[in-house]
Amino acid sequence: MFDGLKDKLSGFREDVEESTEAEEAPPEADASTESDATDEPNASAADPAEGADRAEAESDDDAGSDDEPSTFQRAKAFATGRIIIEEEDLEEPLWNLEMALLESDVEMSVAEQILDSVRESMLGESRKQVDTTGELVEAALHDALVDVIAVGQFDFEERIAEADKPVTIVFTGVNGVGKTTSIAKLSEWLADRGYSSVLANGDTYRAGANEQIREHADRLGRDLISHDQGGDPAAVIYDGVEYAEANDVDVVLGDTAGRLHTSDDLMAQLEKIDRVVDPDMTIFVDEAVAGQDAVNRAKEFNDAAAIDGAILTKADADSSGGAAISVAYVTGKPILFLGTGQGYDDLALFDPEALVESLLDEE
Ligand SMILES: Nc1nc2c(ncn2[C@@H]2O[C@H](COP(=O)(O)OP(=O)(O)OP(=O)(O)O)[C@@H](O)[C@H]2O)c(=O)[nH]1
Repeated sequence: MFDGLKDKLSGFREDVEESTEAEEAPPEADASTESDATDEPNASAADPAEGADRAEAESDDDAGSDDEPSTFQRAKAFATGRIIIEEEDLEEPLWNLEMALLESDVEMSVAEQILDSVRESMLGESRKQVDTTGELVEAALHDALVDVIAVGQFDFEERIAEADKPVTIVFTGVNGVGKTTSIAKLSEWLADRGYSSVLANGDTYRAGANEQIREHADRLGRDLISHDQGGDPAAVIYDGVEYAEANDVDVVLGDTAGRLHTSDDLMAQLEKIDRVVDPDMTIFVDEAVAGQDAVNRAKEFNDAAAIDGAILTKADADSSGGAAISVAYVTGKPILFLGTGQGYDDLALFDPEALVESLLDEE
């Protein structure tokens, strides 16, 4: 999952390391000093006291030699924890990072935000003492990514636990992105946590929609509320809520027809569902593999129908990760789950911190 993006982030770390190491190696150094500077550029930083001792020793040993001041100054800089990263060291790596993010389908404003915050934390006044340049880069990237990915994040399970029952959740998005499958998966996810659910098929538009969702309901042993094709979707979901109230069911999962935000009729249907049922949550479903298209649709659906969160399906088949990075920042609404396969258990609660850690993991 997201392997392409992972490689590109790792490329940024290497770029910065390369450009700072090149700068740190003193051009006039003799062979042994050169090897200190290039093979173990940060050995002194890992242990400032040792760095200072070495500096003093070198200063005594080499008294009078030409390279003495630069070796001493560098060791002293390490000893005081100063990280020698200048604006020019970052220029090219940041440019490469921007290109890499855009190639990975990260939305432009999101890429810019990530760049700004990486630049700010790496060139800021109060530079922290860190062991290596790689760690400085990793910390900067970590914070920049979490900041954009975790926008609006809330604890979905807690929301379900605390809400009055039944909790009504309506799913929306374009055709064929995995809405119905995600509903079935979420029903299973809820069952694993002790919550009962009923499915309501508000997709009265598409021929075959009832059969498709019934297959899932039968396989999972869930009840399904459906009307004939052409019926009123709001009425189906309303019936789902009544059924849940009468039968002590915790959650109503309402499917809707796949639609484009530009389809006035279908968008009017969503508004009617909102009016008639007043759902607790509207979840936008799209494919991670759709990249920028998914990000744009998330924004357009949110503008048109105020979503509460998103599920990104087919993350298992997505190498770029751009949609996963961008959706929350662009909509202000969190990604709640990732679909990670075709099985009913292939639904993972979205955890920004864990995602960023896996993206930056060197393994
Ligand atoms: N690999 C993978 N496939 C998925 C995932 N989620 C859904 N799919 C597959 O995507 C296809 C479409 O899923 P559906 O649930 O039928 O899509 P839908 O959005 O309900 O489609 P409509 O009802 O036509 O709007 C199916 O073959 C699913 O098995 C996922 O997370 N990973």
